[in-house]
Amino acid sequence: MSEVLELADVTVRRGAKTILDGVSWTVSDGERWVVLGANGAGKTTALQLAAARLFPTSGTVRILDEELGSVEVAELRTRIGLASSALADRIPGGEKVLDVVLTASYGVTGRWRETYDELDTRRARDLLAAFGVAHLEDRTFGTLSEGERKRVQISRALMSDPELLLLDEPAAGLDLGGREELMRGLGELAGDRRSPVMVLVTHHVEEIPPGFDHVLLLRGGKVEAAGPLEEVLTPQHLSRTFGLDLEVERHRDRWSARAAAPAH
Ligand SMILES: Nc1ncnc2c1ncn2[C@@H]1O[C@H](COP(=O)(O)OP(=O)(O)OP(=O)(O)O)[C@@H](O)[C@H]1O
Repeated sequence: MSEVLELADVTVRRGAKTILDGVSWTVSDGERWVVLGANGAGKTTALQLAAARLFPTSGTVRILDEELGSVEVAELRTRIGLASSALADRIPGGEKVLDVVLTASYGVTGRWRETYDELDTRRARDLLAAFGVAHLEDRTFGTLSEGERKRVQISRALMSDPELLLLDEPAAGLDLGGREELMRGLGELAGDRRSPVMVLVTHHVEEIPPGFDHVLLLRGGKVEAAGPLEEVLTPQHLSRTFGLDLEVERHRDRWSARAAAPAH
């Protein structure tokens, strides 16, 4: 099994603030990871490193057999699919949904003079269909609901057939129906052996899609625990990660957590 992502003793500092502190984390081929942690734990920063959009202050980051700092990042980024609210904010509201997905093949937002062949158009339509938003292809991105936008963004992130798919809080802001619909779509993607390696950042264990098999727990910029979900997602680890006493339950292929009842 080869390594797709490898962080070795990585530290990220901004001014006096240490955002990630000695983080080591390895993601291998075929794995689906969830990154969990409280607000400010460093999840988005870890994902930015994995997306080749940020360099570590110290330590090494290897992505798809390339080391950050000694590789042309523009080329490396074409092999990585990223969906995040920061990227979504850069999509022009007036852009047609089909174009939002299509332009990903060129790593740009905003359709302008590029030409797309029929194969690209078919692939974009298939991806929108896989996430249940094919009927929206002629709508403009700015008119979509939050849930529809998330699904279009994931279709966009998959358009360039990436080897690594990174999703930053894909269920944030969705209502219950929207969240469950997204969990189903991501679960199908996770269960497909042809899918890329996936890393999904979230605050909530309820947002772990079926088929995800590993978890990285971050607390205050440090790794609290990392490894297979069944071993790592224990009440002890989760309580330490979020700094409160938690109960954790698994129901079939989904998880839930709540504050533990006070002892009498
Ligand atoms: N450029 C910066 N300068 C100073 N501090 C920063 C900078 N970027 C991020 N931080 C801080 O680093 C910490 C980690 O940020 P990060 O966005 O990675 O956390 P997160 O786990 O994704 O948080 P959230 O769940 O709230 O999105 C936060 O306290 C944040 O304020």
